Amino acid sequence: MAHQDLHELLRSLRVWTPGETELRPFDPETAPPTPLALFTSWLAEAVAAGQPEPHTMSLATVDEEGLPDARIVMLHGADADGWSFATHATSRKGRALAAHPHAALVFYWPALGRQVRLRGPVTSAPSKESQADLHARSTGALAAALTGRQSEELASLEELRQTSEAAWRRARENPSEPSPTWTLYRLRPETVEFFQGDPHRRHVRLEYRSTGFGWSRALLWP
Ligand SMILES: Cc1cc2nc3c(=O)[nH]c(=O)nc-3n(C[C@H](O)[C@H](O)[C@H](O)COP(=O)(O)O)c2cc1C
Repeated sequence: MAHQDLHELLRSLRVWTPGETELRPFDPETAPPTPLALFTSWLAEAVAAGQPEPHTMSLATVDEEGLPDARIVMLHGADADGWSFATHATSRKGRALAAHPHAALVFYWPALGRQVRLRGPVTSAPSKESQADLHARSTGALAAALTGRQSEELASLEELRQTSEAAWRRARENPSEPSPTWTLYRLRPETVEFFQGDPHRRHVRLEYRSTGFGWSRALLWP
């Protein structure tokens, strides 16, 4: 596609159009006292609204050299201990988290015009818990973890196919085979921002800030 076509295409695309886009209003006065409670109801509403894959999120990290990176991962859980996701400790993100155990998570649910952003320190769960979390998931998830070598340079797709096929066989034959580098991480948020889009661009942004004992809340200009 020519450069000009791309710019024209981009200008023709819309996010929210007044009079056309219907987004439900969000009254921050009615928000619950904890971000976990609001997140739980927003996720349920995203599922009910038919948002595809609402449990996927961007994970942003800072690497050994202080440079940022981001990618999509799946949310494995959220509770008082934090929002959890899993990956290989030896992957790029795993190495970044070892160097800088802080991260940001971003959810975007376009069906509702909603975004949720979290920032905070990240800890890794003990190996036993990480393996139990993996073994509670699908055969495909275990096969992917057993394939391993995530983020290493791959010589050919044929090598991937052979390794993956062998990993699928092992996952089917031994559903509790460990994947030693597979690690469950928890981000314990210090701030959680809820963004409700508005067709007139009067987006509502509510930020929860951890006080150490509970949460304070503030509105932010959009
Ligand atoms: C929808 C979706 C879900 C994904 N979920 C995960 C996940 O839960 N864990 C994971 O390690 N990679 C997941 N990935 C792959 C990552 O985005 C990324 O390509 C991979 O983890 C390597 O990232 P890294 O090189 O920054 O470590 C997912 C990708 C997509 C598109």
